[in-house]
Amino acid sequence: MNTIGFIGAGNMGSAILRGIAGSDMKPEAELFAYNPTEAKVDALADCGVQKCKSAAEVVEKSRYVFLAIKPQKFEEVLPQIADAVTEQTVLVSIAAGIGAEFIRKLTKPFAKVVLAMPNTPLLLGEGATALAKDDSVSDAEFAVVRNIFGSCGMTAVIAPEQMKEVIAINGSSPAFIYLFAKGFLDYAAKVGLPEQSAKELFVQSLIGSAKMITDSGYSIDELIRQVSSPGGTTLAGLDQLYEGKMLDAVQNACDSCTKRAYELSK
Ligand SMILES: NC(=O)C1=CN([C@@H]2O[C@H](COP(=O)(O)OP(=O)(O)OC[C@H]3O[C@@H](n4cnc5c(N)ncnc54)[C@H](OP(=O)(O)O)[C@@H]3O)[C@@H](O)[C@H]2O)C=CC1
Ligand SMILES: O=C(O)[C@@H]1CCC=N1
Repeated sequence: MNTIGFIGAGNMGSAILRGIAGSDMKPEAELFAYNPTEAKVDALADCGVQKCKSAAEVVEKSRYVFLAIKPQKFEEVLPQIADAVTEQTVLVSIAAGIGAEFIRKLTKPFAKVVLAMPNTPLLLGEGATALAKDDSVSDAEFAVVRNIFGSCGMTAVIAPEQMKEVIAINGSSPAFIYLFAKGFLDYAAKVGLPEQSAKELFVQSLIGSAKMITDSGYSIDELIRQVSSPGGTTLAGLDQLYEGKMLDAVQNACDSCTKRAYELSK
């Protein structure tokens, strides 16, 4: 039985907890959580989450401890758990910008740390999590953490020094994609298409396009060409997107995301 604790049960902490609870991993896991607003942990009772009275209690009861608090909270919370951290504890940080050395500085010099960057679709078992292995953790411990995230989506292992850059790609990108979707649905409403049908058609187009990228074997440029009939509607629309510098806007969004991660980094 793995003991898995959460310090913070906000958007991401509760998404991971719900993801674990809905996965094959649940029978093998005992789940704990502490959150100042207790109602957030109470809301997870149906997932079998046991409520703790403090962050330190989570660490005392759990081998794998997820730090699911805002980066700005680390300086306040880590000293509260330092005494409870042992050679067995594996601290899993999902916070943007926070590094392993900073976590050790505020807990124990020997603390085992895994850095992870998940995303909210984990809630539905469709997450994408980037993970970096620190020398402090064994292969077996890292495999357990990877399994936890893998139970609710795909995982990819990357270098620790790329954990800030990856945030734009999978951590924040769902918000960028939702905004893109909003643009299409706003247009459907403007021209009077039935809301539900438009939503279903667009969302299936998103899913189908994603599958074409992963499974068709064609490059993205080729896939764009296949949709773009000469003199047709797609090229007319693409002209507007190029004129509106959509690709520059995406690059700028990703650059700003990374820049903010460096600002938050310790
Ligand atoms: N949201 C996302 O899509 C993603 C977020 N992340 C990372 O996840 C982390 C959490 O983000 P997110 O879940 O969105 O933020 P939320 O604000 O939703 O959650 C943070 C939680 O931390 C709790 N908290 C505050 N102080 C303490 C404390 N002293 N001890 C324990 N818990 C505390 C808050 O409780 P209360 O409300 O009671 O103050 C809140 O529920 C961040 O570091 C972020 O970078 C990573 C990937 C994706
Ligand atoms: O916005 C944030 O800072 C967090 C990290 C990635 C997604 N949400």
